[in-house]
Amino acid sequence: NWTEKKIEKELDRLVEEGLESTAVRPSYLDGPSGTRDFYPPEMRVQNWLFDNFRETAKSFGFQEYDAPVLENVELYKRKAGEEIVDQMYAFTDKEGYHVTLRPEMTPTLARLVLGKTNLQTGEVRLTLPLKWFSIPQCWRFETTQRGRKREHYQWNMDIVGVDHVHAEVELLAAACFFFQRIGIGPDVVGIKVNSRAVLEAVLAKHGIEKGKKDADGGDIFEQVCVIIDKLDKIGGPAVTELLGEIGVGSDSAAEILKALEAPSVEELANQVGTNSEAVNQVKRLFELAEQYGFGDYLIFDASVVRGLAYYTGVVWEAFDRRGELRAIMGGGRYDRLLEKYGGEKCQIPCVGFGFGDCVIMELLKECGKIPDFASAGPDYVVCAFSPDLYGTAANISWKLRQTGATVDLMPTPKKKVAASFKHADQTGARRMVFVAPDEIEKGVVRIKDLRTKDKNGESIQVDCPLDALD
Ligand SMILES: OCc1cccc(Br)n1
Repeated sequence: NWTEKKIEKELDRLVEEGLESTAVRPSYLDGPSGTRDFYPPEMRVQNWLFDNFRETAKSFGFQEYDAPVLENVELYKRKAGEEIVDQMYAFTDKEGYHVTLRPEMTPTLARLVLGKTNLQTGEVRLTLPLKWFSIPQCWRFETTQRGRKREHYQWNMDIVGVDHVHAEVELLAAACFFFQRIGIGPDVVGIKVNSRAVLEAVLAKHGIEKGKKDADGGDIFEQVCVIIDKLDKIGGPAVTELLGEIGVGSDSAAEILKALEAPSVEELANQVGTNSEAVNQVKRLFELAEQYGFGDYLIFDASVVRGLAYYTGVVWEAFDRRGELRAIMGGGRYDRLLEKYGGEKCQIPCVGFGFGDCVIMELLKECGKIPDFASAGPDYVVCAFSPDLYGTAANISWKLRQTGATVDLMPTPKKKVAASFKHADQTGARRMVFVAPDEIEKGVVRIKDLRTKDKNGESIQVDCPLDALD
């Protein structure tokens, strides 16, 4: 039952690596569909990306947290028709618990905060505001024919306990600081910013009040946002049809779609006839971004609502200005999530974003901005001349490592010096340490510098006393 795609992939592999045919290659030697392996060269790039995530987070005073990849399905039960909920990698474990690989991190963050909160009083036993970050692997069960990935790593940054727009500004600043760090300027990426709170005023005009529920208890406003978020992908007529299915008439749908085209927050406000606090917050956000120094990255876009049900206020998404890629990052304010989980005393304001590791890598590849990480070789390769000297060579390696040096102790003694040079070359080492009988007799080891030559073009070497090594 080989699909054309699998045949192509196999032929490519046979060409690329001259491997034996799949007939002798068990399928389990390929990782599960939609997952990635990180061999050392790819891992060096991934670590570079994550180091930039971490350095940015630290520059902004954020602290790292983590939690299990496995969560209760209940944590994601939301009746808003979100794709991320429909595609959960869920299963029933051997004790009958309904669990899932986490599809996102925000509910886990909420769970951790509520784990330190008295639900009766709403008292949080953590010092607010929290500025927390994490880089979790998140999962979705995509149907294979879509050929999309089933896992990605998503840098999450969240501020808990700040109800004014400074939190949004701080998070946007961090995202732009990251872009700048990796050489991606506002000419390459932009961040579209909008506010669901302003959109809420539009919807209220058409009878879709905040908190209004459908027959199944689903929040209609949330469902409208999830549908509108599909606009770029499915177009106006399809959005109108989906809105009709949840009871939004075509006239209202037309008005809503028109509001999404508003060129500015003022124009949007005029359409809804309000100069609400929500509009002022968006204006303040743009003013502060200019003063902060990252305003060039931002653009107001009334059509941005994001596809997660729980956003309640300002929302944003980063995009490549050439318009070729999917959203790079997305975020927003979610002031009602902790109350949804913890009860009415837990009205704790939150803002955050998620930044996946895949689209940014596609963009960096396109821009030629992925650094070339040849493996940095060890400081020393230590080579025993014969098996009986292997223990001595190991002890020398131990002492060198205690000085902070990186040491590759050759696993097999080499009588032929050329073989040890070959190994040293392969590792990219700077120096060779020969542990040979004559030198050991004299209480020294010969250290050869592999990188510099003397005026006659010969390698420089010294005989180092064994007791000088530690
Ligand atoms: O962006 C939604 C999502 C969630 C989990 C895994 C992957 Br890949 N993508």
